[in-house]
Amino acid sequence: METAIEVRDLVVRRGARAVLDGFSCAIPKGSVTGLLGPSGSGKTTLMRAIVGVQIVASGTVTVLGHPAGSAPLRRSIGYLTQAPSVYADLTVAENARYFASLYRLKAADADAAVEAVGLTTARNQLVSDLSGGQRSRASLACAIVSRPEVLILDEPTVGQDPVLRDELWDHFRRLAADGATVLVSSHVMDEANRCDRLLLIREGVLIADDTPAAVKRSAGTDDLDQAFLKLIRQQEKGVAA
Ligand SMILES: Nc1ncnc2c1ncn2[C@@H]1O[C@H](COP(=O)(O)OP(=O)(O)OP(=O)(O)O)[C@@H](O)[C@H]1O
Repeated sequence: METAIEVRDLVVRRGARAVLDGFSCAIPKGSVTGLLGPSGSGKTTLMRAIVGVQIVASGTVTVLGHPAGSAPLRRSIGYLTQAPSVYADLTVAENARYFASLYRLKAADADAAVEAVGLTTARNQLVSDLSGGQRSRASLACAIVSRPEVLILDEPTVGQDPVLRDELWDHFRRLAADGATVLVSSHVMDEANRCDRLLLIREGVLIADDTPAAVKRSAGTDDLDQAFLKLIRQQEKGVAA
């Protein structure tokens, strides 16, 4: 399968510590890849490196054949950060239309993105009047409006109810089926089961890179939570040995 994102021997230091310590992975094109790991394990840092906004100490990050952050990628990557990045004094529809206009897209494209995130009924509300979960979805609408080839989503379903989470995952799967490469960080294991592949990261080190089924099989359990706990304990033993 063709690789969309290739990370090789990546070292990122934040403060005095190596937050990513010789991290390598290859993310296939047209897939949904889940990035999982405990809080502080380096997920956001890896996503920032892929988007090209993170200073790296060494190693390489290549996206669609170009160095991360380089000019040819500007229109090809959508990035949803954990902090919603929408204008509070504009409505949902105005925000989406503004982002659409940056890509010379039409109002109808913006409206489609608003619908995809389930905000059609709130489309004329100011972002400042939205709930936290709605604000995050408004931000997601702006990240997907240009239909980027690579979509980097940092915990896109936090604060969403189960029905909405399910719909958002259906949407991610549709985007991948249309050829997009979607990298999603999550803490929720039932979401991990919906990914084509999983990257499990702990303290800046990759401890699993496989399909959900293979991760479960290698841990000898049907439960991803249990599988991850097992892998983390195995890694701890390996580090201690
Ligand atoms: N600006 C910063 N300066 C120094 N250290 C930082 C900075 N930002 C993050 N870190 C540290 O880098 C490590 C990895 O952080 P990162 O945000 O990548 O983790 P994460 O896996 O995304 O966590 P979460 O699931 O809580 O969002 C953490 O130990 C964090 O304290």
